[in-house]
Amino acid sequence: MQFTRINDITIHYHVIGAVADKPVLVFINSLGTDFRIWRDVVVRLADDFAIVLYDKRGHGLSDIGQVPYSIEDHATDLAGLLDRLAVKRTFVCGLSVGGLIAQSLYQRRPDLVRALVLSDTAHKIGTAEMWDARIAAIEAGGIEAVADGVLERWFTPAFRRPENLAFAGYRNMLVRQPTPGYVGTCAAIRDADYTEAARKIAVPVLCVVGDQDGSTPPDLVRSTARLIPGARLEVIRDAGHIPCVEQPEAMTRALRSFFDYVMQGDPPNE
Ligand SMILES: O=C(O)CC1=CCC(=O)O1
Repeated sequence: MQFTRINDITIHYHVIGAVADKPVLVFINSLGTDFRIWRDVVVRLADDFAIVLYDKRGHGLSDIGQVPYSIEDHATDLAGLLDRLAVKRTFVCGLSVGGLIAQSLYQRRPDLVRALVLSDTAHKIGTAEMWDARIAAIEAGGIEAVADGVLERWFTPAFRRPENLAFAGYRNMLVRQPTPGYVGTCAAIRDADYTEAARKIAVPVLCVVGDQDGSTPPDLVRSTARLIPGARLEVIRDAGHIPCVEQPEAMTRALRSFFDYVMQGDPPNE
């Protein structure tokens, strides 16, 4: 297990492979999850990429710190982690709020970003009213109070079968996140709008979305892809909001084909 101190926060992270020897790929997880969600994709890519995983502040084994947060707080943590690891220019794959963090990282530190994968995310997610209602519900009843609704948007009915142990496990992951970290990140999402920033992205971008994503539905992700010059869009079949969990094979295929396309037109990482 690896821990480091960034911006007065202890960050839990994991590096697979040598960042000096292979193209580097960093994954940023979504609201209410930790970096274990990437496992089934990571095992498929680990021969070809050095992979950086981490728990954003307020999630997993990382510290909570001061709440509420901004997306920029999360992006500054990630920039600090990449600097600490001497990663210069990386493929960045962010899921949901992780995609907002990826967009913020690009805005603040474009030198760190070789290409972006924006999975089940948007230039803006939800409305202030929606996030304030979720925060109020959690303050009254904990994450448990919103968990069933969240899980319906995360996963397809096929995955939500009661006998599916993975479904039970991911429910545990959601309800066991620290409440202040979860609520603090809801506030960060509420306050984030990358509409103008999206129009200025000048690195290759792949937008990915599950065809049954109930949180950032395909039409929203499609409209984000249209804002970003040259962005590609890939719809993953039979997946909800977290295709890396529900359809890791298809997600890996989408990532590989995009990375191959980027690397063909791009000199190797220094
Ligand atoms: O929790 C949800 O509804 C889905 C989600 C929105 C932002 C994020 O990271 O997850």
